[in-house]
Amino acid sequence: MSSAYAIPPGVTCLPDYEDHARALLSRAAWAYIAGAAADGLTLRRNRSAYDAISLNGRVLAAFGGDAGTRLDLLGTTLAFPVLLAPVAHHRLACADGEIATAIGAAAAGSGLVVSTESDTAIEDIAAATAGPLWFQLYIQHDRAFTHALAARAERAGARAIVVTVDAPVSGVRNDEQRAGFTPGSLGEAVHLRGLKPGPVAHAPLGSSLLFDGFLAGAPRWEDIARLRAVTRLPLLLKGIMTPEDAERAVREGADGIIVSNHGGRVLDTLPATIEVLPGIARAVAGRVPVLVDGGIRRGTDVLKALALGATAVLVGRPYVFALAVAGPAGVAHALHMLRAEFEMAMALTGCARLADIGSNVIHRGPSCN
Ligand SMILES: Cc1cc2nc3c(=O)[nH]c(=O)nc-3n(C[C@H](O)[C@H](O)[C@H](O)COP(=O)(O)O)c2cc1C
Ligand SMILES: CC(C)CC(=O)C(=O)O
Repeated sequence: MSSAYAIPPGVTCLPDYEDHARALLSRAAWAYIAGAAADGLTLRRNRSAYDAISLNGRVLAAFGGDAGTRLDLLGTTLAFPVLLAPVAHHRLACADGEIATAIGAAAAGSGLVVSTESDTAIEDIAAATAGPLWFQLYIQHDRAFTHALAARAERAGARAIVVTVDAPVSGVRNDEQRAGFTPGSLGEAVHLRGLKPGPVAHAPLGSSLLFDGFLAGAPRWEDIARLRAVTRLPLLLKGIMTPEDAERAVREGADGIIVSNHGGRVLDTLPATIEVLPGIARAVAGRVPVLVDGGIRRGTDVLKALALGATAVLVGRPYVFALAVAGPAGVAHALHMLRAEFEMAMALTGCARLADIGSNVIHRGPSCN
């Protein structure tokens, strides 16, 4: 682990890390990490939708003995309701990769969802930190391999399995194409070592890119019940964007739902996650926790997500930028700033406990119609 990590002066909030990271990363790495699908409409909408929500400031509330932000979530204790979203290939941002990230997350009392496509094996990350790890699973064309990978994550100490269901194909990645970034330039996905190559999307002129066999082995609902039987860990589905799919997820045995549009990286023109969260939370009606990601950059965003039905949130790009700039120190610092902002937002809306954060903190004036 390098000892040269330093937080640059003047970094006061998560967006400040983005500016510093842009100056450090290659054009291709920047396009992969910061980029989005097609025209980036969903990426921008994830943010603008938070900005369009106003809060009700409340005064003179009491903050007694049990005030705080601690959360017990599916057997994982978090100092505050924020997890690091699964992001592939942390070595693109920092030579110490996922180990640096996990150390930073643990220092801040948060947890890391390790990607199927990480550069570091879950066993090695677990050996380097006592902080909570969840494992994100991409269902592979080889289902026996997939089930073995889930079992491997459980043995390594992962406390939950997050099955990402919104990306049977990776989307129209024009930012990456323009920057000359190719998936081949990512390092080896160590968890997929030994997996026999599957079908590739292939489109000679006049033929179909996806419908001549590529999607035949794509994940489907039956896979969720099978996975449910393979692991004792809590199983969450990531990438749910409608109440109908949320309802089905609960019926198939999901222990949690992550409302996500993959940070606008897969299907452009999806709505913002914060726009669909209330309807999904209503459909789920407290049967399982509902988490959300996409566009969360400020403590007020965390508060808004909880007010609109989330139990916890995940952040993606911001911690990768902090990792690129200052390694584990950057990740811990970014999380610490987000927690401080969240606590201020709670205090100034009169919420002493997470349970106090309800829809009454959202200002329903004419501007929010
Ligand atoms: C560079 C990058 C790689 C990602 N890799 C994965 C992945 O391997 N698995 C996954 O489920 N989601 C992946 N995501 C999506 C994130 O988990 C998350 O949904 C998204 O980043 C949230 O939006 P935000 O970046 O605006 O916070 C990735 C996102 C980025 C930016
Ligand atoms: C390696 C990719 C499939 C990871 C991913 O989910 C993404 O880049 O958004």
